[in-house]
Amino acid sequence: MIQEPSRKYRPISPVRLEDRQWPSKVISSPPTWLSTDLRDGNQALFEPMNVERKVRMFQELVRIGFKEIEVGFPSASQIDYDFVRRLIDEDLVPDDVTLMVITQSRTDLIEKTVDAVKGAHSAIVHIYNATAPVWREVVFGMTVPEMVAFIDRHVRYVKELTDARPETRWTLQYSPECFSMTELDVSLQACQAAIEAWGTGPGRDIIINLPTTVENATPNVFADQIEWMHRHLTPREHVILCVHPHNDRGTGVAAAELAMMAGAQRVEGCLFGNGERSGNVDIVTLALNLYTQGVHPKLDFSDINGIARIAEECTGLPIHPRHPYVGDLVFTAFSGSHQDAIKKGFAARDPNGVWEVPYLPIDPADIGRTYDSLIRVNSQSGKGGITYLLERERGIQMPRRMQVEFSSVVQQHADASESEISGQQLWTIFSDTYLQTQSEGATLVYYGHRLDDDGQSIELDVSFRGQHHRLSGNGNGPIAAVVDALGLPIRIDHYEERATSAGAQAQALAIVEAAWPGIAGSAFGAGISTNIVTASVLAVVNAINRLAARGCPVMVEAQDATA
Ligand SMILES: CC(=O)SCCNC(=O)CCNC(=O)[C@H](O)C(C)(C)COP(=O)(O)OP(=O)(O)OC[C@H]1O[C@@H](n2cnc3c(N)ncnc32)[C@H](O)[C@@H]1OP(=O)(O)O
Ligand SMILES: CC(C)C(=O)C(=O)O
Repeated sequence: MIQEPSRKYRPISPVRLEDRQWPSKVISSPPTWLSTDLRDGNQALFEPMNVERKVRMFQELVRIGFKEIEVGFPSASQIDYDFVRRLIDEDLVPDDVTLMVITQSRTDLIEKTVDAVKGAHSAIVHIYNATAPVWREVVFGMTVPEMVAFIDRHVRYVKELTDARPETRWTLQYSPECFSMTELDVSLQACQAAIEAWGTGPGRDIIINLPTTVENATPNVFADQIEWMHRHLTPREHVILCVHPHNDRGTGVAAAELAMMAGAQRVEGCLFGNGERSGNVDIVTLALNLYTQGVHPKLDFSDINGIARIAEECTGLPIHPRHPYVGDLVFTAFSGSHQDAIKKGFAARDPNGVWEVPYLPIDPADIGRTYDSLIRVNSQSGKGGITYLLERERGIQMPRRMQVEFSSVVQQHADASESEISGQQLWTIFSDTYLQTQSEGATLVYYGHRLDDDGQSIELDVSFRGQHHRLSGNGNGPIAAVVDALGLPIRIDHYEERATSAGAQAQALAIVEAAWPGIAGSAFGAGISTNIVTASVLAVVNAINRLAARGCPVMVEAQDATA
């Protein structure tokens, strides 16, 4: 990079529009959408689509709900020509869908283009020429009046050819290519030339399409340009004002949104932002942005993953994992505070109410995504996400202090592995920590018990250091009886038990917090069994083993009845 970029790059001149109206406008209805996946998107691929892939993409675009689809540049490519003919000859175009075909403003190309859509019930012929100073001077060698005459001549030629085929309902689309780099009065002259040559008026609309062929300014500048054109084009009521934003500065979506506020009625773009260089504007993002404002975009993205896979297959280009709405990671929270807020948001949510789950701008279910991968665990995760996953996948609910303790165990694993912890790994860590406890050389192993009918006297079979022990104890309940049987000076600070699943074979999860006053603080242990008492005994034994791992003596030998 150079030290003084101002020597090399010029800033854009702002538009003089002191009374601009667009900043206070709100988009309350969707624009007419035009998909250019099969034209601008296709011309930007390593390997442009063949006819089969184009048909597949076309059918998907129709299914999504596009009513206007730019299907190709038939005068430039035989594949495009054959594809358009196949759509028409095989009657693949629904009655409410209009094909658009593009051509440069050259008579030979216009002829072939109009010919390509012969027999279509309706068609848009799209012609363009670049209007910006560098193109006028360097590419075409034309003055502005010469350019205006050039547009007039070619639009009249389209009119002549299309008038001769009244079986098709024709619309003209004219684009001053590089509009955002063109002086506004020159753009206006170019567009008015097309409007007049087409005979625009009642029953004969024209589409004026204003592109940021190369995005070159902040979106507010584009919005000013659009509002200026919106005010000056005439007869405005017969002009469908359209925008065609590219994304060179990464602000294609913003440019399109502000342009709609400034008067654009139609937007051209591609699925997931495919297209030349940094892409055309992403129609999916635009549409779902509208949806999250409560405005139905009239495009159906309820199966966004399915659409993404078809787009990837047809274009050969992968979608970035962080691409808005569709990326594999956009409904995933790794960081602890986000996980915590999302978990609480889901718990507090009224399924019939307004969507207010923190950090999630849209309900993933509305676009066919599930909550499965919503919360994932890595070294940045806190107890919120960890407990959410364990609860969702295993029905495990932990008391708060145990959540805090367990999250630090998980953090150690995540730090050590330097990778994400899967749901299965999380369960293994939980199981190793609380259910299958071991303390080196001194693990108490539970074998069975017999509880008296009154639930207050127990006989307990355990082994310790390879020796079997039958212990007996009493208490005001099974837990107290077990503690008594073991003969240990422990205190049970917390006990809870709940089913981890429903039905007759439901498993009970018991959680115990046992403290060994003066030696080791407290430790949690858990037990799972279809029998509630067994689960509780296991929980006590596991808590004791965790205390033993911290150095507490496990004194079963003292109580040994039958060794
Ligand atoms: C911004 C966009 O995305 S616009 C769409 C761009 N897409 C494409 O260009 C893909 C399809 N195009 C093509 O395959 C070719 O350009 C073809 C087949 C249409 C024409 O090919 P060629 O006849 O070889 O012309 P070539 O591509 O070199 O174009 C250059 C000529 O077209 C002229 N030209 C360029 N754009 C236009 C236009 N919009 N209207 C009229 N003439 C134009 C140039 O001035 C140049 O003329 P010159 O030869 O008299 O100097
Ligand atoms: C032909 C025009 C609309 C175009 O594709 C562009 O300017 O990007």
